[in-house]
Amino acid sequence: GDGGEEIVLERFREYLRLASVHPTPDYAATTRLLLAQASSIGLQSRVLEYVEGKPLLLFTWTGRDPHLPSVLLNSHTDVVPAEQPKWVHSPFAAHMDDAGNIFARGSQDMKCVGMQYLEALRVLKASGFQPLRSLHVSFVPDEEIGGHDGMEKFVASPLFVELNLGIVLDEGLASPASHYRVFNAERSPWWFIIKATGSPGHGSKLFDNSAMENLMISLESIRRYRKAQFDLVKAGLAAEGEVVSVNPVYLKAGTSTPTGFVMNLQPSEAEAGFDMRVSPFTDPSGLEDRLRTEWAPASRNMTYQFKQKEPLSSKHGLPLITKADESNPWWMLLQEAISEAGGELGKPEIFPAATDCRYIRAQGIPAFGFSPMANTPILLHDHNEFLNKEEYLKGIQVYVHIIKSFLSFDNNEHEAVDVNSRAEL
Ligand code: MET
Ligand SMILES: [Zn+2]
Ligand SMILES: [Zn+2]
Repeated sequence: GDGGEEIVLERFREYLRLASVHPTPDYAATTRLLLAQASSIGLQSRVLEYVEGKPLLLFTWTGRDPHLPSVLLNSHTDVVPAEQPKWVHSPFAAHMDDAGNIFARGSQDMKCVGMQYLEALRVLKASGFQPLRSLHVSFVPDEEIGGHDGMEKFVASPLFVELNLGIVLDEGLASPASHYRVFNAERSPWWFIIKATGSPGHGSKLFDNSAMENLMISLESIRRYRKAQFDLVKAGLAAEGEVVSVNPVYLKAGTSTPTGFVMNLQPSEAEAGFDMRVSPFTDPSGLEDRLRTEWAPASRNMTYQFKQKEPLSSKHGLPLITKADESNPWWMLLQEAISEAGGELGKPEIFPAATDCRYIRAQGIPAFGFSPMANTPILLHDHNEFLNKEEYLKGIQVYVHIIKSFLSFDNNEHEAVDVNSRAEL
């Protein structure tokens, strides 16, 4: 029947085979597949196109009391590129090996989660379950390139406010251990470029203030800071999400010709790009001061520019940390549901990278990052990304429990509280 294991896995693998990969994700294909699934499950569907060619799908299951704050399950449809020759199995073939490992770009990040939401809803619909609250499921574009034409536009729309969300679930990370991981905050991406200029000169000449020397001084300083942060993690004094990471991602300098770089010429310009991630416990103005005065000081003919920089606090000025204690009923329900499904949940953590949750939390709405993948190596953005079929199927049951619990939650005391003040964190 519809719920047969093979068919369930085939639906996942079909989604994995779609090349919704940057820089030109095939969103027409993901839209076709997802709309067909939503209709077969019996969900209402809307295609929102805030930017042409970048569809955001919103599926809805209306509850008995649509005035109660609703639940949103979010996933992104895009995936990062894969270096095909370095994979054992082609990244868009969704090959399943004898051990039941399904190889594909997006198998962990995060086509698994999107499809698990839908499979769980298929199960619940078929069981005759009647939700009290309304449920929305969003499939958003462009998360991997910042979400500016996806989730960012969605949260800024009047429709988003109308949804009256009480709780949002989005992606987490795989866990090599037997427990699932859960995230109630994340680091903020600050991507920056530093540029140095200086007099050019003969390759043999020793002189002060060349562009290269100015850049190298910054690289040394950034490396020392990076090491100090990393040492805290290595010593067990801080978790990965609690420190600042700053990693060089490109270097650009030199005078290039068709036959290679000119070797006896010191260039007049040099630049470097960094992926920095700022923990919610970091003082942002102190960090920017460091960038301005130590890493790109005007006194060394340097400038800096952000490619991506986001505030660390919500529009209410609250830190972007969703409460994960008894004061947040959704947290209690989440823990309970996962344990009822036979899973184990770790302590709440700060997500080391970024997800679309940051846009949700910035609206003062509580959100958890959670991808039900235990006993699984962390392979997002890596070669040979895979997920085992048993973990995938278990994850569907986990969502069945979570969705059932969230959609049945009836707490009058909390209904009196306004969504934003509850949010927080
Ligand atoms: N999820 C991706 C990352 O963390 C893209 C986020 S856009 C800042 O790198
Ligand atoms: Zn992701
Ligand atoms: Zn990703």
